[in-house]
Amino acid sequence: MATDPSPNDELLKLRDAIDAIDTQVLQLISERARHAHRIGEIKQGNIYRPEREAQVLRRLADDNPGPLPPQAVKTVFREIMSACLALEQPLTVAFLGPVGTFSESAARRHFGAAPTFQPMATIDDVFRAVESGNASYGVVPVENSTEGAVGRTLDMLLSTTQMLCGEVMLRVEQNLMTRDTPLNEIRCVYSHAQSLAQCHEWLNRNLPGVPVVAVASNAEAAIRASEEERAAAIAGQAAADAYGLKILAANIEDDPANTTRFLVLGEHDAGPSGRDKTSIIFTVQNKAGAVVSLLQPLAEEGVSMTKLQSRPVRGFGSGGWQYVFYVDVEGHQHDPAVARALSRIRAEAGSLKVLGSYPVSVNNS
Ligand SMILES: O=C(O)C(=O)C[C@]1(C(=O)O)C=C[C@@H](O)C=C1
Repeated sequence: MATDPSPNDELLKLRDAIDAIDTQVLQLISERARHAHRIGEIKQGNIYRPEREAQVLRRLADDNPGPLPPQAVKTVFREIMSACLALEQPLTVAFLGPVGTFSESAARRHFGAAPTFQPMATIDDVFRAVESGNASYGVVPVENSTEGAVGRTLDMLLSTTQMLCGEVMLRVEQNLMTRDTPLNEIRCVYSHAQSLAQCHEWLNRNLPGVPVVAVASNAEAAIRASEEERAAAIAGQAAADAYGLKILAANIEDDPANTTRFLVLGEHDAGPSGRDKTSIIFTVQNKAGAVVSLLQPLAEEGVSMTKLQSRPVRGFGSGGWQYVFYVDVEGHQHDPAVARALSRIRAEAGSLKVLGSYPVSVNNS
């Protein structure tokens, strides 16, 4: 009497099919890697091409037939490109450390796993590492959707000789973690000041009266919580993994859309990818209407502004304030409308520095 194939038979057949597919995928990836290696030999100028990488990831996410979600497709191809790029040129990427910070997560999200990642003690050190050539690229936080600008990064952008070649938007999920201390026995909470602020309401509700201590980074907070009894840290999953902590409460940020934007620094900016941003800095005389008149060319040329931030120029506090403006616009500096707007601003501003054009964060595009 004929019997239906058992579920086990089906499983074995499917695994055989997967094995055959994996062999084909590996052959194709190897062929792709050989092409990338050859491109590296014939390419003039920079090996790392952020605009090309953004185009590849966007196209594949658009063409994705499913069932994998677009983010998963991007993650897989990000790693394939990361490994291909490493064949052409091994990269070193500096980030605001120590190991386990959100800056490290942003750097790995952007460059994949292949580079050597170098934790730096401060934002200044990340800039210095790239400027001195000790690192090929650097990743620094620049703004958070809850807490606003990262002042030190803005200050360093004023004087750096490097350019911006990318941005990374990272959903920042904060977690309360301890060695093994339960919530009601926690006597102290460590975290970076920005993270403490992002979890202010949760802390008031769940740990009222427990002292909070701001430290240099979330990862340092995790190190302390791993060394001190009855101490907790607020940090990302990567810090819990790096320092062997247990997550007691996940996603404790007050704003469920809490996002940090990071910038990628390097010797060069990026070519046009089709969806780009350009970052500029300019100074303005402190007189009525000066800012409005400087921004007028953007409106007249139809260029959208995605960010406008002002900061007092150091040393001008007492004798009359002077301001420096940080502006991001949609488009590449080689787009005709952006180029026209920039040259009109340059003609009028006290000074104008173009930090660079780069692809809009691929996670958002
Ligand atoms: O197209 C190139 O220029 C390549 O070097 C290939 C490749 C890729 O793997 O697709 C690798 C590295 C570059 O950053 C961009 C793309």
